[in-house]
Amino acid sequence: MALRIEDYGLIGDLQTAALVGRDGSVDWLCLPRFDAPACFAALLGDERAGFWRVAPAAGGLCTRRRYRGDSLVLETEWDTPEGSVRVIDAMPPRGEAADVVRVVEGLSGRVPMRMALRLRFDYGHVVPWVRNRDGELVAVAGPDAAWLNTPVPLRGEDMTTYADFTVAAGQRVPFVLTYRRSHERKPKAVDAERALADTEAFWTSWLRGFRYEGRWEDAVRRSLVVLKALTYKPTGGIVAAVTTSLPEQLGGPRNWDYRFCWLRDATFTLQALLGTGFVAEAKAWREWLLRAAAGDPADLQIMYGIDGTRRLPEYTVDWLAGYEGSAPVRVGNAASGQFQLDVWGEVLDGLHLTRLAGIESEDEAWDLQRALLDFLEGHWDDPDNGLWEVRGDRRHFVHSKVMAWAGMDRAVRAVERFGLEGPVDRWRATRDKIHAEVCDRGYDSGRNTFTQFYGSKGLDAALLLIPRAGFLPWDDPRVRGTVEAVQRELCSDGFLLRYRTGADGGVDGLPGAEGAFVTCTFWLADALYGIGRRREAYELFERLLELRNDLGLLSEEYDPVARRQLGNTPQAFSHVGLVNAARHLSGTDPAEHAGGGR
Ligand SMILES: OC[C@H]1O[C@H](O[C@H]2O[C@H](CO)[C@@H](O)[C@H](O)[C@H]2O)[C@H](O)[C@@H](O)[C@@H]1O
Repeated sequence: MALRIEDYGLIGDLQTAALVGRDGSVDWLCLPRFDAPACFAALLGDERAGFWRVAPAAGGLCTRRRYRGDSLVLETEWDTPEGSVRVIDAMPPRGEAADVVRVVEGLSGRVPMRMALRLRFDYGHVVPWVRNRDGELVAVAGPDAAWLNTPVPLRGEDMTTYADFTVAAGQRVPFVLTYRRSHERKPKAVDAERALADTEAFWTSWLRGFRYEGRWEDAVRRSLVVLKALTYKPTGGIVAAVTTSLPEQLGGPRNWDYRFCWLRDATFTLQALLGTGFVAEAKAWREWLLRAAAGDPADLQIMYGIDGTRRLPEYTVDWLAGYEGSAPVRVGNAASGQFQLDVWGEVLDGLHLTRLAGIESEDEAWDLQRALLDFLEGHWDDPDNGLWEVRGDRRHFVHSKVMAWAGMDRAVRAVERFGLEGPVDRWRATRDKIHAEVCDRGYDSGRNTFTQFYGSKGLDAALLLIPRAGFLPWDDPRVRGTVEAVQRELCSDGFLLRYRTGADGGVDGLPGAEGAFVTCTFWLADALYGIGRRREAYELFERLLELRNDLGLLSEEYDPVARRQLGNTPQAFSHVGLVNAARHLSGTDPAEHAGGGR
């Protein structure tokens, strides 16, 4: 059975990533890129679906682990009766091919070790043909090929490759797994020690661009490393998480594939990166967006593949039992075909932010924005699926309308402040019309709160973003009333749900419930700070930091009853929430608190 979600650490090479458990087992790895089929999928089934363990022969969870400095070089250590041992894991920056490097280092005594490798391509479905060629293992099946290099003798048993060896203090034993398409020639083997050094140097050098002076610097640095690790280097696209189908409710069907680029998540990530000095990543994101969104603005999707692919058909992988029995396991995401109005506003806001940051404007970028605005003008009053991607009826979600307002607002500012061309009077009129409608139909004066959708009884954590979007200032009584109502009605042990799944007759059209949503709780900390309840904001932020695992990683959700992480991991949305809230609570982002306007 897979470990708890918080028991997994992340290593990655900016094209894909692996999850390494506290038991030394790599239980998730998609090759050659984030959205490719997994060759280790034990995470979503059991060991039959593929894994790679390097650990003391006696097994068991490690005693401690950490990343080396600011890098994604993971060190996992066990204290055993025979001595202590460390396994160092990394995926070096991609050269000719993808490599996973694992070095066993004896720390004291003599520790008996065991390596077990079970490659199963296509999400555990395909057993490769494995041969031992002069001590090097070669595994081939269809389009996939992998090589394992190590000085330790290997043996095969039960369709699995094993190595039993003992490591003495000061001794280092390398294992390098290399992947390439089977029709390509065998890549040059990397030197394990050199690869570890290169990986560490890469991350250390990347963080030299980091700009943030505030409390919680270590947490912010680690979250930025995670966001960078979720970025697909060849295109600049940012995946929402490295996994599919880690459940939002244990045992339930709310299991989704997050290995794609959501415009919403990427825009929030852009805010976090720009606000901490990473301008090159922001530029790469903008270029990715211009390519992905090119074409008819009516065809803008809410998400794309990492290279801008549009069709992301959703299907279930029925041979996998799912994480702790949470079925189905889904590949692809049907939300890609939804209409989520907020995305237009988020993209326009993101591009406005790049202008404010002085990233030079391209005509192409403004042409795209003009096209998006044309669409928005014609569709802002249509019902939509909302940012939570409900699979029930489309509604007039208040957050969606607020973001439509934000899109028009950024257009007006582009003309007023940056002298760009456009029908500013018309845009101003549409902006004001949306504002008036939301305040009229989306606000419940009896309860002094905005509501989830026009006329709904339910609330929505996304309403906390109203002042952040600049729609109303923090000191507006309707904002304060909404923050208080959301906190009162959506908290579970102090952590925030996105919405009550049972409200208004089941708004999302799905069975079951879910955990508290991590990024929404960061929004609550931010909102409490914004309305002047600063002590509470700090306390909540500190509680949220406690939800991170020992390596500083956050998944999408948290179960306040079982006290464990839920949902896909590590999730960009959650880490972005951390970075942006830290910036606001440290007072390092004054624009955000000047009434939300930019
Ligand atoms: O829970 C229902 C929905 O969950 C996923 O969407 C969520 O994750 C997205 C990526 O982080 C985020 O942009 C969105 O706001 C979240 O609701 C899933 O992708 C959807 O298919 C699913 O309906």
